[in-house]
Amino acid sequence: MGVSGCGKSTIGRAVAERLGRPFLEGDEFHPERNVALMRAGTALTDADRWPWLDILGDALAGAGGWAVCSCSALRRAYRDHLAARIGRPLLFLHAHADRDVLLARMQARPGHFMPASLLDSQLATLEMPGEDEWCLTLPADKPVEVLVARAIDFVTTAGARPEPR
Ligand SMILES: Nc1ncnc2c1ncn2[C@@H]1O[C@H](COP(=O)(O)OP(=O)(O)O)[C@@H](O)[C@H]1O
Ligand SMILES: O=C(O)[C@H](O)[C@@H](O)[C@H](O)[C@H](O)COP(=O)(O)O
Repeated sequence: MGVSGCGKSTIGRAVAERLGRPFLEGDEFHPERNVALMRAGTALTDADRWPWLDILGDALAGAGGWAVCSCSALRRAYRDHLAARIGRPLLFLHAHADRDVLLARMQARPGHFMPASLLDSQLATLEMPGEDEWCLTLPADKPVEVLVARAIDFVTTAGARPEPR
């Protein structure tokens, strides 16, 4: 999870590959209308995101066993909605970095539908995972290899979800 450009697709794909699990790219499940809105520089609303989260949740539920997914999941309600739809607890990896790092990455990513002008709305919508969420926050400005290693360590040693504090 995380805002656009944080590296969730890069990290998620590598984690899935190393652990031999399916990888679902959340962007690919957006209804066409959502992609058109973002391409035009319009931030998505809750109403735009619920159907997407339902489609993505159903795909994850049908993935067979557990799977890795890249999904912005910016608000707590989105994360809870996704878990409820899937009917299983979700373990989150949150890639996060300063705005200037994220902006540079978005600007250096030619051909992607998401314009850098939407970064501020992404950051304004982001609700940091709470202590009661099952989540590892990754410093997204570190090298990909470092982040993937930390993520794999967390995923493979996580065991059962701890009781909320
Ligand atoms: N840790 C990192 N260090 C340097 N560049 C990165 C890192 N993670 C991702 N990138 C690059 O930043 C851009 C955005 O990454 P991406 O995985 O597409 O992010 P997201 O899926 O969150 O939008 C890509 O060009 C990717 O290669
Ligand atoms: O909830 C949202 O507003 C979107 O899911 C958004 O966060 C996502 O970032 C875009 O789909 C762009 O795709 P990238 O995350 O790959 O930039």
